[in-house]
Amino acid sequence: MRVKICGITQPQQSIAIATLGATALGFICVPTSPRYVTIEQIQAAVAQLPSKIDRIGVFANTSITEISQTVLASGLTGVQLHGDESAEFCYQLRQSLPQVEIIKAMRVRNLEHLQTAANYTKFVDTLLLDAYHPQQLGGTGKTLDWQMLQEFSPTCPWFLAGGLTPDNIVDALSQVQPNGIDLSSGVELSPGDKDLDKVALLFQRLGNRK
Ligand SMILES: O=C(O)c1ccccc1NCC(=O)[C@H](O)[C@H](O)COP(=O)(O)O
Repeated sequence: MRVKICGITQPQQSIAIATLGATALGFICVPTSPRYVTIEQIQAAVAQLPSKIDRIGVFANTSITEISQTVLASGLTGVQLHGDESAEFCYQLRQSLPQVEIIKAMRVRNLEHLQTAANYTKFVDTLLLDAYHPQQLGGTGKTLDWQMLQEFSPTCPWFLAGGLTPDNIVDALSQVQPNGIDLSSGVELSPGDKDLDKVALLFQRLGNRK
């Protein structure tokens, strides 16, 4: 299973988290986020990473030109679209960045909203389901209704996100079977400062699901 730890801001933490078992690291390229990092900070954080670790830039309602410039300058291997991007936008981004993984995040409000995920599966590599929050785009610590997701079975791989922690991960994975999980505030001391003890505990609790 893929494990993405999102909202990395410090180079030494990126190495430590990869060593503990993360398969992907996420970098927040949304200027209003307390976890925002510049291209230079991403470059520093990925410089020593093994090539097998995915480096995902998280964007929200950013232009294709700006996303492409950031990806090329910072060596990102994937882009996570966390705003209100349309399926058409995902298709256009794919034309600009054919080698880059495109992850469309859905901030799920209800079952009907979940059904719109099907509109994206032809144009993206991966979906990510996150909790809806009226004021914040992500990193909210809010959980989804996992029971509602039990029937969710898109035609592309998907990540479960939203309020996951070392304490609830086993319960979450007993109810849903995503291809990957994504955690941010549940393994943090403060926004952007990861708690390496909590990350270690996460991998311990994941056991052989890793
Ligand atoms: O984390 C942020 O600050 C953020 C800001 C703007 C857009 C997206 C953002 N995070 C996206 C993520 O992938 C988080 O990991 C995801 O929302 C889960 O966060 P959490 O509930 O804290 O585990």
